[in-house]
Amino acid sequence: MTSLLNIGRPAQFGLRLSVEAVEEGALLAPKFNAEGLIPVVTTDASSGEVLMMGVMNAEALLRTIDTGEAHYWSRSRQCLWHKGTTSGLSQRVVQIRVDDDQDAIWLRVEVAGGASCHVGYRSCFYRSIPVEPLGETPIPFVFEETEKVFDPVAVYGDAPNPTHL
Ligand SMILES: N=c1c2ncn([C@@H]3O[C@H](COP(=O)(O)OP(=O)(O)OP(=O)(O)O)[C@@H](O)[C@H]3O)c2ncn1[C@@H]1O[C@H](COP(=O)(O)O)[C@@H](O)[C@H]1O
Ligand SMILES: [Mg+2]
Ligand SMILES: [Zn+2]
Repeated sequence: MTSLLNIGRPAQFGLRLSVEAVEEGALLAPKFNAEGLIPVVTTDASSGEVLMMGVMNAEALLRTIDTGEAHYWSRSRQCLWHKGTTSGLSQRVVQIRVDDDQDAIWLRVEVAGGASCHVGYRSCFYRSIPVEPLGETPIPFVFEETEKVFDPVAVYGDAPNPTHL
């Protein structure tokens, strides 16, 4: 019996018929969540650095495969997002991997312009949280990237960020 997971799937995706087929089989059969989204971790193909964490819907995944350029679904803007449309900081896909149960995507990319983050840094993960005994005050970050690669105001204008917190 075809499970609900397989209804309305694009022709390019295999059916999710058994755990064995999904985990050991030869066909891409991605699992999207109830909102139709799959998480995507994007790394720099040469350094391995984690650049960002986004989500794709089926269309974004198919467009990424088809064009070799990263496409995401923007939850904040509720639209298909071809990374780099405004900034030119597009991501050329070197490799796309999927995890065992096919509910997470790993994109290995080369970033045009050397930066991927709209705040101006190479990676969205430009701060770290020190692992140490807790005090009673808010935990201060360590900035792992100290200099921005580009000026976000010059690239995106005065209101580069989503307006919500
Ligand atoms: N450019 C980026 C950008 N680059 C990297 N990221 C990362 O991508 C993640 C996903 O972005 P989303 O907008 O989809 O936000 P979300 O986290 O899914 O959803 P929220 O729950 O945060 O609303 C963010 O959490 C950031 O870590 C970016 N997030 C947003 N942008 C915006 O995208 C727009 C277009 O930018 P370019 O694609 O570079 O032209 C501009 O308005 C930018 O401000
Ligand atoms: Mg976010
Ligand atoms: Zn960022």
